[in-house]
Amino acid sequence: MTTSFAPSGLHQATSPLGTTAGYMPGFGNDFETEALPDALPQGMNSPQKVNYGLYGEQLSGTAFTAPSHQNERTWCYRIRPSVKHTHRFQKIDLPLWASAPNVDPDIISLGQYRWDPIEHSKEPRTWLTGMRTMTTAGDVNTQVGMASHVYLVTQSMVDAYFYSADSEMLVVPQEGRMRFCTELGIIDVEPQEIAILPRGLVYRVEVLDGPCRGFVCENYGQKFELPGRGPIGANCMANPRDFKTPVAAFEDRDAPSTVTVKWCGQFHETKIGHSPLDVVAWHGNYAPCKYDLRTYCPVGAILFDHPDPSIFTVLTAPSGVEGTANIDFVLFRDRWMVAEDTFRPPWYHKNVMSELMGNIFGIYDAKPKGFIPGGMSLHNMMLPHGPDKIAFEGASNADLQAEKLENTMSFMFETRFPQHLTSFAAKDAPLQDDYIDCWADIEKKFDGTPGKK
Ligand SMILES: O=C(O)Cc1cc(O)ccc1O
Ligand SMILES: [Fe+2]
Repeated sequence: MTTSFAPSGLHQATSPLGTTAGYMPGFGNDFETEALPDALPQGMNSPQKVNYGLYGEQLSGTAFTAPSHQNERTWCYRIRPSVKHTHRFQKIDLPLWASAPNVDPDIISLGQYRWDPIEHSKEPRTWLTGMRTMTTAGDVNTQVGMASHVYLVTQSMVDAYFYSADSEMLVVPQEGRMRFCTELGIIDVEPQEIAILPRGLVYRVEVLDGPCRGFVCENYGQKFELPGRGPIGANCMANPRDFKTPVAAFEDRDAPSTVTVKWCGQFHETKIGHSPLDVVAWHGNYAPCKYDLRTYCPVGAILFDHPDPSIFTVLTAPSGVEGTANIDFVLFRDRWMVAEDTFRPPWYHKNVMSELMGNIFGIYDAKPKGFIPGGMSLHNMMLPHGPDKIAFEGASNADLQAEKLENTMSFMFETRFPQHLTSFAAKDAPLQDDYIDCWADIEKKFDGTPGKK
């Protein structure tokens, strides 16, 4: 039997009242959803026989014994168990998708780097062939660290599916609209939204409106979670209800297909005779989601000084050292600047964490020129950086009225580990050779006499 996937609404669970069609609200909630009535067993996980002849299968996102507040798993009721592949795995090469450790002694990562947006090529590219790794950190085998990528996608995956056993993927679109058809439902994303695809989840990526370009943070470590707000209290920053998890959607389609798996930094492919997106019903708390960055409620200084950018943390992935993240995902969005007698842009800085930034749109206040939409920068561990000469002079002499930073959205993947440039980032991507010149003309103002200069 061939049936179509959910764009038509066919075989998709109905969305709960008051939510965007197709999504359920909440971060890490215990969800339940079924695309056919009574497909989901109630009161138990493993009945002797599941309705509709479905197979029960658990997807464990954490160790069985992880503490209850971190424990994540989902029960899937599917047309065939995932183990039913028709062939063994065969290694394939995706050389531009690199994993840590990826340290080339001939490439210098010690420095401040900035790239222009990477252009699309005429050659059609999918989510797999269009992934370009810029930096890697940590070690994929020991499940610590991360990689940052740019994707350049112009072609939908057809009868082709993918999952990463290595990582959770945080997707930050910058251009174009994409659909993630996943085992657990459908997620559509566009710029100013993000998607989170958990480790082990099978999906295919379709282009809704191309070309598509964006950034990916591949998290080898513990999952992203919401940061504790501390004294800020129970509201603001990213609110749990603004994360949206798709309702169940399945396809019952027999067609020769491939499943590509990323596993310990290598890619393997297997053939399969049907769509693996055949989960008719599921329940659990291990699921993909999307989040609209425009719902992020920034909190800031309302009298003086520039707080640490951790106040703009959307999500944090712990490293095991308390307060020192494997990855922080930080958002610099439009907001009011009101601080009195204050140098308002980011201060000059040397950081034990390494900071990879991307521009989604507009102008970033510390770099009015050169850090452009689609572009990236890297200020690696313990390397000084900060406002360029233009930003410094502008902000030190500005008339300090309340000012709205508008037309701006940039982000940072900040990790406790040094980030190593790939050969692609160092040699093929549009690296700005003159980036550090943006600080070259900063002048000595000190002349031994007191007073502000
Ligand atoms: O532009 C950067 O480098 C990111 C950054 C932003 C900020 O508001 C304070 C410190 C910082 O490193
Ligand atoms: Fe910084």
